[in-house]
Amino acid sequence: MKFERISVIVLDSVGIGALPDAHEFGDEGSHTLGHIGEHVPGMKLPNLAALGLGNIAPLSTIPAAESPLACYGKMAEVSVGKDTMTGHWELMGLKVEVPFQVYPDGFPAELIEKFEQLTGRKVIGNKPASGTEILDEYGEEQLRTGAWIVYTSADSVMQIAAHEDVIPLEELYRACEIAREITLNDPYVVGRIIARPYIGEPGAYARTPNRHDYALEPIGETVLDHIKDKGYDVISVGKINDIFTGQGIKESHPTKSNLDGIKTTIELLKRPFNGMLFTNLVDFDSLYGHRRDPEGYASCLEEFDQYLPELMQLTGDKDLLIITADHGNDPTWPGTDHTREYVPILIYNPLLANSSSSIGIRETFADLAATIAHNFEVAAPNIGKSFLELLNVKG
Ligand SMILES: O=P(O)(O)O[C@H]1O[C@H](CO)[C@@H](O)[C@H]1O
Ligand SMILES: [Mn+2]
Ligand SMILES: [Mn+2]
Repeated sequence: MKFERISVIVLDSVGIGALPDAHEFGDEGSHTLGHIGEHVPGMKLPNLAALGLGNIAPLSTIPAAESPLACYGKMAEVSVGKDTMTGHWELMGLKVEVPFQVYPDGFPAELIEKFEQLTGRKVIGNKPASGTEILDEYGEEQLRTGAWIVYTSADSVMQIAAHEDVIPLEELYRACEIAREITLNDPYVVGRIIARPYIGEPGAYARTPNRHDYALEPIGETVLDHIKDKGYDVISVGKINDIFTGQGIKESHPTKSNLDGIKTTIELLKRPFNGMLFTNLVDFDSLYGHRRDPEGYASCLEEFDQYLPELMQLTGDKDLLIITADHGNDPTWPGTDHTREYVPILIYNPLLANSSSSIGIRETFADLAATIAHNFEVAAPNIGKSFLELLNVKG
């Protein structure tokens, strides 16, 4: 074992430029980080820049460092999707070859009727929509009738919105479990059911942090399973546990926001462990990417950047701090969906002799899984090449 603790922080949706196959997803020319920088020229990310973020791709607001403190590169996605589950699963060594079923015309009547019957409430909405706009459209009707607001997106998701004062949270969660149960198998497989509770008055609705995701189980074993089975720690922060349905995870810390996730990660790094710490910071995606809000996205990046020195300081001589992402979500792009992009990767250790060197353009996100497997000497994933040998520690 070369490193004792590997911390991976996924900045959800922080892509770094369109993938060569982006045209197949309608995303040719998308660039989450690049376009945010063009829209918000005042954005300051000094610590990410010092690690080498601006060395990965030319970014107008993030200068390339002369000698970056981290090894840096970007990774391509080979799975057929640009959603969170597909991205994270590939990061941990799985290639999704059969795309999840999507519902551009809403869910089939038969499925909706079954859901209505089992939950005892009617369904309204049932179409692809932005999660905040759908509340403005149907919130009042929900208040009057007590019906579920059901909507989807370009992802394989069934989202169920319920005002916390109209339908109790517990009932919403129960309904999501029912929805999960009836969409596990053919013909209606849904990647994720998402509980979307909200509060507030018409015209001023606000979603609450009581969101909960009910994913499908990973389509195979991941490197998380392999290192956990070998007795290593696998500690998750944020929605990682949901994304892997707890598979391969030893300890889980759900969070309410990016700041909560960053602070939880910091606290966990202060205590000894041996294995992997895996954090997802979702606000970039859910609060700013999908809302097409480049200013908000830029401030959210700045917030993360401010905590980076503390995260680096807690990364010891035998640790790695890895910062990456799971897909893009260019807030200047048409629509409200994810974008098919490369993800950046920064690998930091205070003694890296060859920091300031590039690990190049990696062919798959799974190179991360291969590297983790290599480090902890467990079975390598079916795809991915380890870059562990490129990371040499001084002394
Ligand atoms: O518009 P909202 O409700 O935020 O939905 C977004 O959140 C879902 C899950 O990440 C995505 O599929 C996207 O549709
Ligand atoms: Mn995501
Ligand atoms: Mn998303």
